[in-house]
Amino acid sequence: MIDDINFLLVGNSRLHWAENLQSKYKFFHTQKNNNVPQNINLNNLIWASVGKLPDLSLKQENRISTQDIKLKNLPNHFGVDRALGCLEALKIIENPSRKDLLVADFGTTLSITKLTAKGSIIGGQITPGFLTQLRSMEKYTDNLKAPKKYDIPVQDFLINTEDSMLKGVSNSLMGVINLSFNPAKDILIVCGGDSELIGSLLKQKKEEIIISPNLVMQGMITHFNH
Ligand SMILES: Nc1ncnc2c1ncn2[C@@H]1O[C@H](COP(=O)(O)OP(=O)(O)OP(=O)(O)O)[C@@H](O)[C@H]1O
Ligand SMILES: CC(C)(CO)[C@@H](O)C(=O)NCCC(=O)O
Repeated sequence: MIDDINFLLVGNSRLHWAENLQSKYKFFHTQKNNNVPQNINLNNLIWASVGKLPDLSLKQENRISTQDIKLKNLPNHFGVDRALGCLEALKIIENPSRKDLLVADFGTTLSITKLTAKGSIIGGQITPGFLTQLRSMEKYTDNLKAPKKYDIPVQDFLINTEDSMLKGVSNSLMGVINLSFNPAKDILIVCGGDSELIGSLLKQKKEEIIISPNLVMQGMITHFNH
């Protein structure tokens, strides 16, 4: 492992960082218009991107692209975040019964990517993420405003408008997972900005779920070190 190498993933909404601190990594997130965080040297910053690039001098030779990731049947047009999440899931998940892996990345979008235990990509699904759904309802209606607090109601049917939106959106995300995830055949691993919020709700119904918010960043480190 090379000690002063740090990592950046440019997402669609935010920047995701892994800072190397004495061979351990600190993971944190910044907004796209923030300054480069202290202690991050752009010269040896390894980076990947699925979103609009921020105004930083990132070195082309330090970029990781989908084409660089060693997975079978990986289409070149797949986002590098999906490829890295799959790479890391293969590495960290104990899978003695050779189930398929389902990687669900709860970010600006929810991307689901399914792969075999041998690391061959099967395919996936893409749907609007938690905040994207809330904000699009605000954008395309007259009466709805995206809530500022994200307490998901326990009850199924709500009177309050914001509660109704929160329940509808969380149910829509859980519904996509529940329709695609068969615990007898698959192992589900969830990551991304909303993985703890939605993952904890999913876990109440199906226990065998792995919540790993920084899976994609860990995949970058794994890729770089091999
Ligand atoms: N401090 C925060 N700022 C913004 N979003 C946050 C924050 N904490 C959690 N989130 C959640 O993160 C989600 C966005 O996820 P994330 O930041 O992983 O997306 P992204 O990596 O930029 O997008 P994508 O992976 O789809 O390119 C939002 O739906 C939001 O609810
Ligand atoms: C699906 C997203 C937006 C998820 O971040 C990203 O992986 C991406 O831009 N992908 C390109 C298209 C694809 O993966 O099929």
